[in-house]
Amino acid sequence: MTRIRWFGTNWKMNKSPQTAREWTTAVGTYMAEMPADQRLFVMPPYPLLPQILQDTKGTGLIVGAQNCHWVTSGAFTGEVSPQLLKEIGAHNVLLGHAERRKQFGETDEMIGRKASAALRVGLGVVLCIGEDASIKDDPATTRSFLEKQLSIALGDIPALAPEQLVVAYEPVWAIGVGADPPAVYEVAEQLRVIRHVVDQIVNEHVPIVYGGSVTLENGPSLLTETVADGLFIGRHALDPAMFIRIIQTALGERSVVE
Ligand SMILES: O=C[C@H](O)COP(=O)(O)O
Repeated sequence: MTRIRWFGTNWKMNKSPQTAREWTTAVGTYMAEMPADQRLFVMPPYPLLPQILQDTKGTGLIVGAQNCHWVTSGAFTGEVSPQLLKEIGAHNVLLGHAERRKQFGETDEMIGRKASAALRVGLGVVLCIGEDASIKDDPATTRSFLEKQLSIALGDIPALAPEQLVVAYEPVWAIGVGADPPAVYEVAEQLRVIRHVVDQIVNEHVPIVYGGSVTLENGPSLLTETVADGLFIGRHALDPAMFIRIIQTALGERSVVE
């Protein structure tokens, strides 16, 4: 069976309609020649979703939101329902990102409700999990922490369609400017643990991607020396040329030095 490779990016609170269009144009050109065993996804800020869905129609780019509520409609000022995302044509939604957990107080239980609601309306879900620096050097604690995040988030999900769920392992200590760049040996074991736990919870094959300070330099080893099915890239994928270079280099189609 062909192994599908996943490459995604979360734009966070970045980009304008203009720079978003430059990005989708460049990535669309790459995707026109892209092998069928690759999946690319992008999570722009909400207001850019309609434009990007329109501009990338037919390219195969998976376009998703960065968050959603678990309720279909109602008095939830500032929130967006999974139903509305589905109706405007979004393909998936990012849930449980470390920044949502830390800055906006999202709990495992909330993320579980969101995952259940999003999957039930037919959206794909990219579920983020990851430990913070305080436990990273304690393998047993990290293992049970990741198991708990997964079991709560996936505790009430419906039967999955193929490729409907992706798990993103994003250790909190490795995310963003100033973070410790991850060493492969530090994340390889956790990725194995996550693979094992996810396989116990979910019948369908669920791709697992690694995210957190992925660069041109560490992308190849993070992809090929771990059980990761792909890479989830933040700031280094805001430049579309770099996003494509990271993908091609990780797949061995280009070298780091050119
Ligand atoms: O959602 C993406 C991750 O938070 C990774 O961000 P980063 O590559 O800038 O560390």
